[in-house]
Amino acid sequence: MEQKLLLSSQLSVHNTLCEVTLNSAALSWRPRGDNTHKRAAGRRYGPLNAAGSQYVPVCEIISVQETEEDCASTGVGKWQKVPQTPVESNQHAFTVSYVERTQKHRWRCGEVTLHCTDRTLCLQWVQAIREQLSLLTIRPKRLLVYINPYGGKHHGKRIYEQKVAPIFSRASISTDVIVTEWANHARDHLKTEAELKKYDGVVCVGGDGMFSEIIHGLISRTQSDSGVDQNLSDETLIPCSLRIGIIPAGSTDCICYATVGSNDPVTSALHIVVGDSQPMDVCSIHHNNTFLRYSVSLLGYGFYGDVLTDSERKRWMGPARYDISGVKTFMSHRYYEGTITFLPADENVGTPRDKLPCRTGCNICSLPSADKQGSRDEESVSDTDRKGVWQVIRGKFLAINAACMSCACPRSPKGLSPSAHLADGTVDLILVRRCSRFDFLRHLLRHTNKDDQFDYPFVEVYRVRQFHFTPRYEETNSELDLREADGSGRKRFFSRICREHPACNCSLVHSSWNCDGEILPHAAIQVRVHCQLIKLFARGIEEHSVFEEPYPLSAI
Ligand SMILES: CCCCCCCCCCCCC/C=C/[C@@H](O)[C@H](COP(=O)(O)O)NC(=O)CCCCC
Ligand SMILES: Nc1ncnc2c1ncn2[C@@H]1O[C@H](COP(=O)(O)OP(=O)(O)O)[C@@H](O)[C@H]1O
Ligand SMILES: [Ca+2]
Repeated sequence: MEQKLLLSSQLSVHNTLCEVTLNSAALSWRPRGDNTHKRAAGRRYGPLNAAGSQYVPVCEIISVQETEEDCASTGVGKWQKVPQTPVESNQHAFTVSYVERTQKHRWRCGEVTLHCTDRTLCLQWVQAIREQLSLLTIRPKRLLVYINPYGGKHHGKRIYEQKVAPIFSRASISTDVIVTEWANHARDHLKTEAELKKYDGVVCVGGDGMFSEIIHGLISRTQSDSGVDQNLSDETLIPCSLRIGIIPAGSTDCICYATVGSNDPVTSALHIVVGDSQPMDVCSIHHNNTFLRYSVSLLGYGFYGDVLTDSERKRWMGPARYDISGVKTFMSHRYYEGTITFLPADENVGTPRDKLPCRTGCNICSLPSADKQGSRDEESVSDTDRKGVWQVIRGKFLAINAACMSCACPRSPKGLSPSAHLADGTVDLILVRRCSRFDFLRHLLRHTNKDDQFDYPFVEVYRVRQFHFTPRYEETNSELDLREADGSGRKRFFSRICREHPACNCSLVHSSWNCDGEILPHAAIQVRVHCQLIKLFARGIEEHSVFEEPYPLSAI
């Protein structure tokens, strides 16, 4: 569709006189009299549109500023005096900052300076572009930022101050910043104190554990404000209205990586600035109608639970703790016996063995909820129709993993479940049955390359909407329930080697759940997916490569 022209002038870009136009979709420029459709002014700033002009989509403009006299911009963040050329001898100019795509889904802040013959024209351009930006009401203006100073390599504060705050200020976003002083500081502040009405979003600087604090605070606050009791496992939860931004500064940063495509703080800051919105599923975890936790990425019992438990004792090592604990846990080769019951997802949402990953604008995540959840009543399904009927699996497992999203991260670029969806209302249940150490190693190594980690007889994978897990000792013999009351009246669990078979590593030992990087000491749990309960300042992973046009050319 042809866009209405808002402003058009002859301005100089990088020493070349250009026809510059602004419409509601894009700012574009091309050298005067250039009909080659190929050559554009100076260096290439962005892609070429159908008319052969360089352009920046309005929705990817970060800001526009009148350029200081005698100064011209020559690169991101570097302002220096440059020699005068005839065409730029008049120093009235404005600089447009915009999103520039680089490799591996990373975004940068690009800049282009346009020189005008007089100041009135310059101000007219600045005003026209600002007016267009002001129409982008999805962009946040005021954010509440929580920084975990102890996440990852303890660089959270520095990352925010040096890389993120300057971008927010350039985009005229105001912020209230809280550097957390203790674990769960951010969660409790959001739950009870924060004046959420003042903000357009919440940003966390840290890893998956910090993100987990934020969602616990926001979801609990939203439910209590609406009178919803999150202890009731079949309650319909109210979606959170505020979007959440993640500035990665943790050890794994899987939630950021799987929703943006990289763990780069500048990229995340730019997704926040342009006001992206990515809905996301959340799993609620209960034990006997008591709410335990929420999870959005990995919920892992056995291998990943044991890695986490061991790694918490090595926190001083930073992110390397996971590698050491990973090897140690792998060597221990413990397996766990129990029963998993699950409610399979409708076939409309595909299967974990699909080869189509969830990407920006994913068709499966965009299905109406009724199509995702199946239109049939569970009761009315015949026994032969397995859909909508709870299934039961018993066995001895090295790992029981539930991935609500791909869980892609730098250690595993395609993730634990490469085709899992961010917002389809399902979780991929991956059961790794007892097998030899060698086979388990082959399965684990496939998380790091392109081979299919599910293509083994000891691995089963199901796309489900709910599941329950009960360890064998809780099912069969209450004496083997290793709970003890601690001083606070809560239950505590202890791992213990089977007394009858001290050397066998057998099924009476129990593990803990790794819940988005936090230890959940209960073994028996009930899990249910809440479709699109939260929203992130993200857009999912973009399909196109850096050199492809991100927008349909006809729209520019
Ligand atoms: C012996 C060879 C092992 C090779 C294993 C490679 C598989 C890696 C898959 C990683 C999936 C990670 C899923 C994400 C989990 C995070 O939520 C959690 C906490 O993150 P953060 O708060 O940022 O620290 N991270 C982990 O549980 C680390 C798991 C590492 C396992 C080696
Ligand atoms: N100020 C603080 N002091 C100690 N722990 C904190 C603080 N703020 C947050 N935490 C906790 O730190 C843990 C790890 O945080 P996270 O940001 O995920 O880093 P990492 O990825 O290194 O695990 C989380 O459990 C979080 O609740
Ligand atoms: Ca999902």
